[in-house]
Amino acid sequence: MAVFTPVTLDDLTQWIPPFSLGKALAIRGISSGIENSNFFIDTERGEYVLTVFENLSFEQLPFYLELMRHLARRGVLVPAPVANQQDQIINPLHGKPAAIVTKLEGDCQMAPAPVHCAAVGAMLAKMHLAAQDFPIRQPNLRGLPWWRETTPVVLPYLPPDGQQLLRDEMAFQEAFAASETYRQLPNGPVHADLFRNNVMFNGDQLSGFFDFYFAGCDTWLFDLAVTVNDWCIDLSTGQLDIARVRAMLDAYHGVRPFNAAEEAAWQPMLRAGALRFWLSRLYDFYLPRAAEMLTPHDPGHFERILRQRVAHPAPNLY
Ligand SMILES: Nc1ncnc2c1ncn2[C@@H]1O[C@H](COP(=O)(O)OP(=O)(O)O)[C@@H](O)[C@H]1O
Ligand SMILES: N[C@@H](CCOP(=O)(O)O)C(=O)O
Repeated sequence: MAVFTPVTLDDLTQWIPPFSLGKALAIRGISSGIENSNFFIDTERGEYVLTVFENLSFEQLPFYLELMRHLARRGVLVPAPVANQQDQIINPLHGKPAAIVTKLEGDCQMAPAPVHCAAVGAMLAKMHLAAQDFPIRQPNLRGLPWWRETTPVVLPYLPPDGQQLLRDEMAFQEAFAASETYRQLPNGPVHADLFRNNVMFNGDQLSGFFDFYFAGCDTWLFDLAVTVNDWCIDLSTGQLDIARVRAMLDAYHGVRPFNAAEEAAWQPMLRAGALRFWLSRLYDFYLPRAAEMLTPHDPGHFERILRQRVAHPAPNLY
C-alpha cells in the first residue's frame, strides 16, 4: 500500500549513473511494502529493486545489506546489493538511505506444499552455514531482552487468561535461555522473519529470501522455529501440518545436520518463535506507531500457535 518517498524517473536518471547500470528506463512503486518505499526499476542492464529506507539509518543498514552481499556471494539465493563505482551499496536519495538490489523472479507462495517447504528448509540451512563467517555482529533486536521490555507494556491490555499465558511463557523462556541445552545451540546471523511473504518462488523453484530487516545473530534453531511456525501450519488453527514439517526439517538436516541439544530444544524453541510474534503483534495492535496506516496483524493468531506448541509435543527434529 505504500510509497512514502516518491522517486520519479527524472530523480532516478540523475541518481543512477555511478551504478554502471546504464540509463534508467522506467520506475514503478511497489504497493505492498509496509516499512520502506520500494520500486521496480528498469535499466539498460535489466530490472532491479530500489528501496528508500524510511526508518533504518545509515549506521544501522550495513549489517543487513552487507549480510545480503555476503550471502549472495556465497550462492545463497537472496537479492544482491548493487555497488556504485566506489563500492558503496548504501547511498542517499532524497536525504534518506537507499539501495539497489537484484530482482528475484516470481511470486510469494502463500499456499505452500511440502515441495516448497523442503526448498525453504534446504536454503535456510545453506544460509546459516554461509553466514557463519560474516564479520559484522548484531544481536536479534527482537530477542529475549526485547521480550522482557515488551511484556509489561502489553500485559495490561490482555484478559486474565492471556496474562497468565504470557507470564508463564516468559518464565519458561527465561529458564530455557539460561539452560545448558540452550548454550549448546549453534548460532550466527539469522533471518528471523522468514514468513511466506518473504520468500519468492518461480513456479516450484525457490528464487530467493528477501526482507532481511529483522535479521540478527541468534540460534539457528530459533530461525527454523519461526519459519516452521509460518510455513508448516494450518493457518486457521495454528496446528502443525506434519507432511510440511517433515519436508522442511529433513531438507534442512540434509544440508546442516542437527545436534542432540537442538533435538532437546525443539519444543521450547517452537514456543519461543510463537511468543516473539505474539508479543510484536500485541505491541503493534495496542500501541500502533504514530501515522500508522496499516491494519495490524492479528495477535490472536500467534496466541493460538503458542497454546498449540505448549499443549502438543513437537515432531522429532530428525
Ligand atoms: N529483491 C526483490 N525482488 C523482487 N521483489 C521484491 C524484492 N524486494 C521486494 N520485493 C517486492 O516488494 C514487496 C515489498 O517488499 P518488503 O521487503 O516486504 O517491503 P517492506 O520492507 O517495506 O515491508 C515484496 O512483497 C515483493 O513483492
Ligand atoms: N512477519 C511478521 C511481521 C513482519 O512484517 P513483514 O511483512 O515485513 O515480514 C508478522 O507476521 O507478524
